[in-house]
Amino acid sequence: MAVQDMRKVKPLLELEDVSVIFERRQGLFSEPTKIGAVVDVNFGIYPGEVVALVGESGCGKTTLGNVVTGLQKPTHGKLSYNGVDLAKMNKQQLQEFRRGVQMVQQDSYAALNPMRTIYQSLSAPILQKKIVKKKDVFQRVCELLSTVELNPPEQFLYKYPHQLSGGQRQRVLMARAISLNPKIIVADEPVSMIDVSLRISILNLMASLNKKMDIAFIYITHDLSTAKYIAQNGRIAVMYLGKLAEIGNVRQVLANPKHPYLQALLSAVPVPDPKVAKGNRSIPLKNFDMPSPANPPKGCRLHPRCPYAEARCETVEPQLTRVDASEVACHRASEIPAWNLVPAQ
Ligand SMILES: Nc1ncnc2c1ncn2[C@@H]1O[C@H](COP(=O)(O)OP(=O)(O)OP(=O)(O)O)[C@@H](O)[C@H]1O
Repeated sequence: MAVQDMRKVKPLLELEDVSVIFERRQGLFSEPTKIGAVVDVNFGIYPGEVVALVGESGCGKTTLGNVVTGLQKPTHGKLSYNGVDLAKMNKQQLQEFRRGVQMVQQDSYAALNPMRTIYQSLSAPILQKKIVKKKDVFQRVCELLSTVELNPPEQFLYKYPHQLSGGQRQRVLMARAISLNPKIIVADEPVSMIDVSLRISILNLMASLNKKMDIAFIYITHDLSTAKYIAQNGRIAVMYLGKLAEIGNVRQVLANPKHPYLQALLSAVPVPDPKVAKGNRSIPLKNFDMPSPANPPKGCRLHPRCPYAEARCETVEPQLTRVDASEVACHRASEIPAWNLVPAQ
């Protein structure tokens, strides 16, 4: 769905001022350290769209994904599905939410019960949620395996997870996620543990499920190239230290990144063509280490690393504001030079 069309549609799922603060104790009697894994995030997911959620390790992507699936309760803020606040849902609405929002994990081996065959793993949720009549479950499981391109299904039904390759197990996880006819799938680094040669086929499978079944995807990754590939017509949301730094249409944002952090991430991506690489301006962050979310910098969280930081960045926290095609949390977003200054020859 194009970004301009989305403004006319209500989000399927919405996060309003959502924060997740973990408490970690060093010793039994020590004061707990508060870790702001997700801080004041506002974000909506529209029917059938693809959003790539990107950022460095530890920036809060998985925690945000867990909030969306209901696995992690926000410490503050509100999560609504179909316009209803999750905290106020009745039993039936809660069941609808649990069916409607599914997750595909990074580690397919850990996500599947090693003692169960693929048929047992896929039939259990269908039986439990009474998706089809008992006599049709076998047929449904075969259809699911075909949909995720595990053909012929009979070859996979009675295998155990360890008898499948990483890519095949990831397809089984996709089959399990779609078995309940979800509206949203959160895929957390689904290709990072499988062979590079197989990654593209799993990304293509997700793209085809998005198109054919109109399932919205939140694709969590630290890899900008796969984010660009999967969210071709969708949005990208860039996280930094628990907060959204920039969000917008993936093509427009990556062609004209506004936030210095995204510019730095992009300039760190190796470019095989020297002509193209020459055209990209390098944005050196002042240091490589992300500060601890237990003690985030005041003002703009990037300011100690940002080459454009000025006095107000040290004290005033920037809010997401529209600048051209993106929403950007940077005081200087409209002033700093474009990332791709020199046109490639
Ligand atoms: N259960 C928890 N208890 C305490 N701290 C946690 C917990 N889960 C996550 N954190 C902390 O919250 C921050 C965000 O973690 P999260 O896993 O969401 O980041 P991420 O961007 O998904 O990282 P990665 O890509 O490495 O998985 C990290 O500092 C992490 O150590």
